[in-house]
Amino acid sequence: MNNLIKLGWESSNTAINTEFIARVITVQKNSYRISDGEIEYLAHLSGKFLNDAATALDFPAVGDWIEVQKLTDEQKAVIKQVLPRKSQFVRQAAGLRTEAQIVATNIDTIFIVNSLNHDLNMRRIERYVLAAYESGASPVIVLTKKDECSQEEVETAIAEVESVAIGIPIIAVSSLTKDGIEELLELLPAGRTAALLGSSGVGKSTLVNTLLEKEVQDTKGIRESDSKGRHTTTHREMFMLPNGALMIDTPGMRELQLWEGESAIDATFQDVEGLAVNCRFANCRHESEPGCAVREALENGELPEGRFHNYLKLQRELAYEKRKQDQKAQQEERNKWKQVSKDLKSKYKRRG
Ligand SMILES: Nc1nc2c(ncn2[C@@H]2O[C@H](COP(=O)(O)OP(=O)(O)OP(=O)(O)O)[C@@H](O)[C@H]2O)c(=O)[nH]1
Ligand SMILES: [Zn+2]
Repeated sequence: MNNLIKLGWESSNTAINTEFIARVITVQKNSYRISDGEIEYLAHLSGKFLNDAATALDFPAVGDWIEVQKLTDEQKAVIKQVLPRKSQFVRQAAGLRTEAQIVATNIDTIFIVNSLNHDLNMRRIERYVLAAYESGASPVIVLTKKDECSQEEVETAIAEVESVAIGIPIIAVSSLTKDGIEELLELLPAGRTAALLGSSGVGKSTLVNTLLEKEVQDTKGIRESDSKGRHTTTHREMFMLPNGALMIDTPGMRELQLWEGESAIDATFQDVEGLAVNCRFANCRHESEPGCAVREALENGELPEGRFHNYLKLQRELAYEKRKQDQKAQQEERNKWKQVSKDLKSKYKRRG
């Protein structure tokens, strides 16, 4: 029981026998690394579980509490069920637009990480805040690289962020000077589970390393031997900070990036989307189409011009981001074919 509390367990439900409870630390291909706070196990899903699971959402994810049967040999376990989640990050799998995936679960606090020195984008912060709320976690806004800004710049930035993130803690930090780190840790007591959201380059890895109090730490590559004595690289996707708080840092969480915005756009601009439903044409661009409900609302003042402007801007941003990703996918596809034709060519050369 005490071991589980260390891992963040906080259920007071005495009907649950905690002897059979563990938490998912890492999701591997067909197995899971789980911990009961004392021992780590390699776990597999029970046959019944596999049989009953209907969608990807039913499968265990990093952060999940699970009911297990511990096997006596080799620190192995069988996962029987996933306990109800208190929060969950869902994303649509790339390419398969209908298949939702769970990125991480049971996160208490989500740190929305932004860099003070460039690219402090209020719309993006709004979207991340929404993503956090959608998941069920509480957001905290972290402004990094404080050392690169004057006190005045920091204050201006905080005031600006405050206007879009009402009632949400905002902390400016520097991983370089450790300024603000203690303040951040106060929001992260032992047993609390946190995760980071933020664009590439804002300083998430550096912040994690600072919180881990390690000078240089590659959190992505912990080497260990598997059962056959080979060295495998497994990445702990959930780990404990020196103060006893738990940090989730998964590739999935990192890839969430801007994409979470797509579902959030509906939530953020429910008013605009709500109006657009009444446009005569389903693909209305709200420019000069007849029967445009959005234009009508703009004209009679129901929808403020500035808000519509932000909506269009966000849509353009998302479209740009999507084009970028599509181009990348196309390039990868081309490279694959290039390789295939190269292989074929060399094969025929050898024959000829
Ligand atoms: N001056 C200053 N630079 C920082 C600070 N934190 C991070 N950096 C620098 O910012 C750059 C990006 O930092 P990372 O920690 O790799 O950023 P990230 O968010 O993990 O990026 P991804 O791994 O791409 O998601 C690195 O060159 C860091 O040295 C800081 O507090 N102050
Ligand atoms: Zn319209």
